[in-house]
Amino acid sequence: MIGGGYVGLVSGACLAAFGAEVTVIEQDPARLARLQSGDVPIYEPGLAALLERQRIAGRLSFCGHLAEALPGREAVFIAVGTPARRGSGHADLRYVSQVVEELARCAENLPGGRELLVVMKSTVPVGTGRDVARKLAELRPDLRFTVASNPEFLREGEAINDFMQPDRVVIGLDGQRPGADRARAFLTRLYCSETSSLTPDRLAFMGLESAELTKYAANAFLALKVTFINEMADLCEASGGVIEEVARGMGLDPRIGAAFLQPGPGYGGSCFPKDTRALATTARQKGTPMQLVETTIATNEARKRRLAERILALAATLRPLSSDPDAAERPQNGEVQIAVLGLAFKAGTDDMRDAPALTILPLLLEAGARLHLYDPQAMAQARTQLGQREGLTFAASLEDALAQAELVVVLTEWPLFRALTPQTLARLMPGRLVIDCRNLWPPEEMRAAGFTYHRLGRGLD
Ligand SMILES: NC(=O)c1ccc[n+]([C@@H]2O[C@H](COP(=O)([O-])OP(=O)(O)OC[C@H]3O[C@@H](n4cnc5c(N)ncnc54)[C@H](O)[C@@H]3O)[C@@H](O)[C@H]2O)c1
Ligand SMILES: O=c1ccn([C@@H]2O[C@H](COP(=O)(O)OP(=O)(O)O[C@H]3O[C@H](CO)[C@@H](O)[C@H](O)[C@H]3O)[C@@H](O)[C@H]2O)c(=O)[nH]1
Repeated sequence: MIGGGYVGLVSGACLAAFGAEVTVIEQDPARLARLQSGDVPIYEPGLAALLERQRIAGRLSFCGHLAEALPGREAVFIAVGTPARRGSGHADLRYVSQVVEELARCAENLPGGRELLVVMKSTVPVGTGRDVARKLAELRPDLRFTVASNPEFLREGEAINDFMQPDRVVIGLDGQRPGADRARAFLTRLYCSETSSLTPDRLAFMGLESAELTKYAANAFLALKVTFINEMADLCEASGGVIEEVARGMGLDPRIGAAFLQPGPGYGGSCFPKDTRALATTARQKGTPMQLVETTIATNEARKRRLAERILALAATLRPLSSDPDAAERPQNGEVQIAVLGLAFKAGTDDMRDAPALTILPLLLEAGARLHLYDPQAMAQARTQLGQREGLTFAASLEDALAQAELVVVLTEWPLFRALTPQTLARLMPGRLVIDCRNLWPPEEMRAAGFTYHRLGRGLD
């Protein structure tokens, strides 16, 4: 398993639990050292225990060099990052290319005329599997290998369950290539082992290109669904509807489904933003632009900026912010103190990649607000991404974040926040103004506790 990140670690540990002997190759020395010492460099519920169990069982190890781990292995999974290229929507395939070159340097032919199976788990643009096969054949004409596409659909925060009990495992193969049948049999054995609860009917075999496109199609469709419900939430606010009621009414139709109908501050994370951009870029390149996907991307970006404006407008009802040209003429009592609950792009993860907080918070700071940030898992990543800035405090605890708060902004739906009762919230903060971008608390209870409570998709009643 090449890459010891969110996908590589979870896939490696789960395939080991399915009975495979797995070595995770990680090139970052600091990350590798942590993994080898039994430490887990990312937050993912249940992962530390699973990695430990598989290590003790002798099925999982960590290594820095492919050449050391490869001899005797039947398959290589590529789970390296494919971020967006700087300044463009294209997927950056530099890590994938690097892996192909490493493979060409150190792969050996398997005994018995069998092909080495090269499985792409990373999310890569359509055509990449075929390019990888072409490149490897060019560099190593003697090597017998088959390339498969096996995109991963796990969600952060639910990753182990998603991997072990997936709705489907998509596997793309080039049926024309020698070894395609053997690859199909190998992957079926791997996923549907005695210790796995998966059965072969969960495996969706298809062509290489279809598998690569399926991954982007699924993410773009889900991003579109979230964006749709966010726009419906805005319309509810403007017209007297309640978004939870509308979402329930829609979701009861099995053709629509109830999942992914929670309004929020805009989708974020390591996948939806970059994958929608990559899909839109591919579609344009191929001469079949996807207007829906492009509009989804633009709508989601605009949402984060509009939310920042909304928060600032609320803050300005307390006191003018220093960026307000009239501020100098009005009595001042210091800058508005805002507690921000949640920084990660969603609950259950420490991942800050493309989190809405990264767009919203700098806009609040620019306007002169004082921010007290708290997230149960993402503080370290948030510090790295946001840096030290005037007006920004990384609070040591939820209580510290709330201690001076005149206004609370909820950005992430952590259970810790949901578990706060409105009475406790009222005790912990001096202010009585809340804007909740995850709709955590019952409006009646918030009102009863004395709050002016703004949430998404429901007018202030
Ligand atoms: N994060 C998710 O929830 C998720 C879910 C499904 C699919 N994906 C896709 O899976 C891929 C990996 O995502 P991730 O979130 O795990 O990325 P990540 O950045 O967390 O991890 C990638 C790891 O690969 C390592 N690496 C890079 N090149 C290497 C090399 N040549 N040899 C050894 N190690 C190398 C990096 O040091 C890093 O630790 C991406 O294509 C992503 O789009 C991610
Ligand atoms: O009803 C919803 C559902 C999600 N979101 C937001 O949408 C984003 C993505 O959420 P989620 O899909 O749960 O997170 P990821 O871990 O990024 O998982 C997505 O991206 C992965 C990487 O490609 C895929 O493997 C998964 O199938 C896909 O769900 C987050 O910002 C969520 O807050 C909402 O606002 N409302």
